[in-house]
Amino acid sequence: MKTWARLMVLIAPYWKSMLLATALSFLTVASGIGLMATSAYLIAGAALHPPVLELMEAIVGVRFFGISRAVFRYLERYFAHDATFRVLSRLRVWFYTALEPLAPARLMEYRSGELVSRIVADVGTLEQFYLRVLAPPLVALLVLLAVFAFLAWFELRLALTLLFFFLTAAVAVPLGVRALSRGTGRRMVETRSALNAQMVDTIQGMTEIAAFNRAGRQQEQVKALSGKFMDLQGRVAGIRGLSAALTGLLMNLTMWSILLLAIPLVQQGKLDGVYLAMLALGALSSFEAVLPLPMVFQHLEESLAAARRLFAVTDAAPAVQELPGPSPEPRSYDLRVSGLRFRYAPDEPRVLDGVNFVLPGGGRLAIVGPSGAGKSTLVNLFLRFWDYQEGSISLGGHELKAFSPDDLRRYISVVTQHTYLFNATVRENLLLAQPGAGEKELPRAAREAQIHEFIQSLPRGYDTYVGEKGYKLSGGQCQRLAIARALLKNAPVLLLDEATAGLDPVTELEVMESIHRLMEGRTTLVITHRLTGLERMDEILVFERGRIVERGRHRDLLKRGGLYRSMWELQNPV
Ligand SMILES: Nc1ncnc2c1ncn2[C@@H]1O[C@H](COP(=O)(O)OP(=O)(O)OP(=O)(O)O)[C@@H](O)[C@H]1O
Repeated sequence: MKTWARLMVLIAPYWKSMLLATALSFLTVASGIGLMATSAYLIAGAALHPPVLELMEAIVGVRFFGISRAVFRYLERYFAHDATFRVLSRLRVWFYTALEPLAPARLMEYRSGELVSRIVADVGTLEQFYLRVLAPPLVALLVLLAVFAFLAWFELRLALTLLFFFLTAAVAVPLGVRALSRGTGRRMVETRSALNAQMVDTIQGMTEIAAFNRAGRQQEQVKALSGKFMDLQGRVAGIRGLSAALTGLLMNLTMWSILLLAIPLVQQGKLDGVYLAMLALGALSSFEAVLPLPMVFQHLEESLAAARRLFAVTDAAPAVQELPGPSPEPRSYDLRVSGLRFRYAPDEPRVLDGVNFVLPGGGRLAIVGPSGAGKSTLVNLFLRFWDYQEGSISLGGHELKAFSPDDLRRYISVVTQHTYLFNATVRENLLLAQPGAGEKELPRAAREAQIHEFIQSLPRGYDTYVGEKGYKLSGGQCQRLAIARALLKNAPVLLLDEATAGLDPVTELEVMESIHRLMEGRTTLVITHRLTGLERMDEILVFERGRIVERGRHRDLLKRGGLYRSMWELQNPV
């Protein structure tokens, strides 16, 4: 389907409000014409000094149109903006709903600033699709028909004169503007997006930029993009000015032409002179409907460019396919992996190559190995962020692909090295794991994660804000909150991916203690570089280049003298 047609489908639910706003917009312009025409008639009539009673109709007309114009304008703005904001809100929800299944696999292709730009600026750009693209031509057409009929009632030639100038201003000028501004709308949308992405990148990397003394270079990049954006804006402003001048010229030419045609009619006695100003000024004010038209193509181009960018994201197929029907109910929580092979993309090398293991329900399994061996990839597959190409992974006897990702994730808690804490209170961050948790559950989980005392020492306890990404907390405190979250979620399977990485040895030992409490009674898979606390594991798998090269318990692996042993010796020099 064409982009504009898809856009129409998205805004279709609000067609009634839009139609009403369009009708009100027409009535506003019509009242303006009526006001101008009756005023001109009144002044011309009054100049002849008739009895006041004869002018009563015109006086009432001026009052009526003066008031109706204001009322219609208010109502038109009210309904048009109401419809527009509803459309915007619908678009944002639609875009966000479409994004969710794409996370994280498909969204990695975009810079975070780029996505923010799409959801904020591109959706915002679509605000003008109805207001500045769809409504103005419709209103102009209605006004033209009404004024043409009115003038034709006096004299057809007057109506045809209006038709000529009106169409020149409404069709030829916009086409000229389109020719001059072709591609500008698209380039503006793209440049604005690049600028936004660059700004977000700059703000996120502020510390690194300062540390490496690269502020100057970053500023240059932002300046270059801003300059480009300003040039484009300048170009649009120039074209807008030119089109306004041309429309103004055509508007005045219309008035002159009508006067030139009508004056002889008055002289020939075919037209009462009192109507002269009324006809000329009425025709002049009908151009109010033409004024927004020259920029219609520019706004259309911008809207279509923004819509295409949104559709490009939402059209991406999710990395995992959901089977129809309900997800199975696992009878137990053992994880079985057999013949597992996986690559992130068809043209990329295999990251996992023939992996087999069984993690019995309630058991503890550790995966260790050098960087890039494929350990975290396994977590990505367990959570169905990606789907594997060959082999099988099953939970409680059911293939993972049979579960919907949402259902599957209900059975799994994850604690990773990069705990994301929202810029919210401690309480809100904890409730993420179990929104219904009450006043007893939160402190219980926090106590088990050994973070309760610390939270209570904060100025506002559980209602203290943790700052963006929890910047007000230390690494160990963030990890403890992540453990408390996992305790609250109370899922039967636990995935720990480098949960203590980056902590100092003392904090690591303390956090490990909390982790061991978390593991109790849960099927646990631990991924780690650091070979500490692995004596408690039922089995350890040593990964190298996507394969299991050694497996066994801690002691056996040390005795074997292979990769595990050398990793151990590196980390524990004598
Ligand atoms: N989203 C991705 N797209 C493409 N390739 C990826 C992606 N994520 C990881 N890889 C590649 O897959 C391989 C395995 O990465 P993975 O993160 O699983 O290793 P790891 O053993 O967990 O390493 P580390 O211990 O350093 O975290 C690496 O070569 C990495 O470059």
